[in-house]
Amino acid sequence: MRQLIAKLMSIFGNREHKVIIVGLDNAGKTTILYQFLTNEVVHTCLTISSKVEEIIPRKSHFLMWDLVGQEALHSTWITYYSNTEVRRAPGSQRGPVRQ
Ligand SMILES: Nc1nc2c(ncn2[C@@H]2O[C@H](COP(=O)(O)OP(=O)(O)OP(=O)(O)O)[C@@H](O)[C@H]2O)c(=O)[nH]1
Ligand SMILES: [Mg+2]
Repeated sequence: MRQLIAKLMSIFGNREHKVIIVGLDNAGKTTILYQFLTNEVVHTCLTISSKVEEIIPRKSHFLMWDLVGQEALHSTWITYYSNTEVRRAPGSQRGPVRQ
C-alpha cells in the first residue's frame, strides 16, 4: 500500500487531486480505500453509489472517490470522469480502458 501511495505521489506531485477508484464489483476498491486511510484491512459492504475520503500523506492531498462496482450502475461512472486522466493501479490488467 505504501508503494501505491508513493507511486501516486510520484505521478501527481504535491498538489490536491481527486482520484476515482473504478472496477468491477467485489474487486476490492473499498478495501484499498480504507487500507489507505487506516493501514488495516477492514470489513466492507457493497458500495451503493459512491463514497469519498480525504487522504493527506505528507504534502500531497487526495480526495479519493470509491465508486459503485455493480455492472447495472457503471453508466453512472461517467459523471465522475470530467477532466480526468486514466492511470492504472500497479498490477492491474493491461489492455484498453472502456468507458
Ligand atoms: N482475498 C482477498 N480478498 C479481498 C482483497 N481485497 C478485497 N477482498 C475482499 O473482497 C470483498 C469485496 O471487497 P470490496 O473492497 O468491498 O470490493 P468493492 O470493489 O468495493 O465492491 P463493490 O463495492 O461491490 O464495487 C470483501 O470481502 C473483501 O474482504 C484481496 O486483496 N484479497
Ligand atoms: Mg465498494
